[in-house]
Amino acid sequence: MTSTSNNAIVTFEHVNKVYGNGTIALSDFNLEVNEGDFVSFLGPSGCGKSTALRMVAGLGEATRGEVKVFGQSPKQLIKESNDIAFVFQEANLLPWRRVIDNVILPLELRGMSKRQSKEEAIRVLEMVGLKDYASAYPRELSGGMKMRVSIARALAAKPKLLLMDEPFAALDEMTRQNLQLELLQIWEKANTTILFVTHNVFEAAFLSSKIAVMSARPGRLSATIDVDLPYPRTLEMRTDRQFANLVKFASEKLERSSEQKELV
Ligand SMILES: Nc1ncnc2c1ncn2[C@@H]1O[C@H](COP(=O)(O)OP(=O)(O)OP(=O)(O)O)[C@@H](O)[C@H]1O
Repeated sequence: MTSTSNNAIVTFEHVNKVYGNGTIALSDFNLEVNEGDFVSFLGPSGCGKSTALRMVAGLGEATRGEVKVFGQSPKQLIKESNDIAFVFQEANLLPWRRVIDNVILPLELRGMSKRQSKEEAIRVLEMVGLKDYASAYPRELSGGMKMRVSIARALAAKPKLLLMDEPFAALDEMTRQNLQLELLQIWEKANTTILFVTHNVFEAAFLSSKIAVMSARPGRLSATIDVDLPYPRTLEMRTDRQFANLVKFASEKLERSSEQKELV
């Protein structure tokens, strides 16, 4: 039995995931995420990062072992509460609805009154710097702005846990860097815990308080790195020696975990 710390809000205990076609996506995967953490899953393509994240959202169950969120099964939790929100690589906005109506939609579906859901939508659009675009249609927005709407929509229900699966992968480098900074500001303001999937070492190092390095498939946790760069993080930090050392350290862990797989 694995002992969990008091404020662990997500736990993976000896999790195995075998898909119907026999693909072993995760093997004896163990991890604890504490309240307020910004944890990145960092690993090579196909190592099971999305599989692990989706399980936290109740999308797919462990073949063996257990995933718990706030001490409960994610499937149960997602039915009963708004504590978990998911942001995908694509913004997935409804093109025929204005920005504000895209953000309002999940609130309305949960039965919130029109007036209150509008207030909430404006609050989160302000948080992501898009209040002035509330009446615009998605086609009038850039890729980065669409992603900010998607983040706002996820934050509208004040989730305690925000799950993000490579949300910036499709964006150009400048937009990606700006959104990384904005996301950190939002994380602080929204007082939430973030689980973030990436295969980009720089992104993981810049954003995270903790990096979970995964081995090549079947994904195992090969290392956890506590990132001791202070918050708030700034773009200038990316040129610091401390940041360079961290990226080097994480890259080496990543390489080593891939080599270990090849030796198996
Ligand atoms: N529904 C599914 N059925 C069968 N195999 C699947 C399914 N979903 C994922 N896989 C396989 O499981 C493994 C892990 O996939 P997953 O998407 O979790 O990896 P990932 O680390 O997120 O990859 P990437 O970085 O490329 O997005 C891969 O080999 C993938 O092909």
